[in-house]
Amino acid sequence: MPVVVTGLMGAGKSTVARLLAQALDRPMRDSDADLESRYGETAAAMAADVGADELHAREALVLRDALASGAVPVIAAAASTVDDPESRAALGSAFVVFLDGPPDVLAERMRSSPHRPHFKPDLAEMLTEQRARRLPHFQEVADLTVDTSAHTPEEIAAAVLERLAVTPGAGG
Ligand SMILES: Nc1ncnc2c1ncn2[C@@H]1O[C@H](COP(=O)(O)OP(=O)(O)O)[C@@H](O)[C@H]1O
Ligand SMILES: O=C(O)C1=C[C@@H](OP(=O)(O)O)[C@@H](O)[C@H](O)C1
Ligand SMILES: [Mg+2]
Repeated sequence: MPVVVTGLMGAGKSTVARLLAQALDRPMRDSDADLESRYGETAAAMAADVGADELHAREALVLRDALASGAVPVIAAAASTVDDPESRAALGSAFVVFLDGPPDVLAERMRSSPHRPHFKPDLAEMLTEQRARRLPHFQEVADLTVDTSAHTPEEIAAAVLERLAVTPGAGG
């Protein structure tokens, strides 16, 4: 089954998904790269050009496409996709990893790249609000939750691989 890495912006989804795809020798799909190749601009630019609601609708489409691809990928999903009931239902057929962490740590990591939208100037406050709203959704879809502030990406990938090896149908 597909492996999907979820979490808020800066949680380490792209980093961990890349390590897992390499270790499992599976193709990787990253929401941010898929968005750019399909729509020709970054999530940050889209948030400014077409608004957050349209951006999130596009992110849900990109996730659904990746899940339906025949290649059994490792997917770094967009943070927003857990807000969408259809996406949460579609994640039922995947092994879902939720990377959780303190908003101030994630806010610092968000600065690593300009592709992410800043819905508020205070990123820690933005992520605190998003976490409060989305936590029940992340918990609903997660097969495994890891505190991303307490482990390196390599440690997190190793923990996921260990769980996949004992999860029927996960194909790890
Ligand atoms: N477990 C971790 N510990 C420390 N830094 C991390 C960890 N995971 C990711 N990072 C760093 O945080 C930044 C954001 O990671 P990224 O994978 O792009 O997050 P996301 O895809 O969830 O937005 C990058 O600079 C990355 O190297
Ligand atoms: O939390 C959000 O609402 C968003 C998170 C980001 O996703 P990533 O965390 O995958 O970068 C961004 O690209 C997206 O457009 C909006
Ligand atoms: Mg990413």
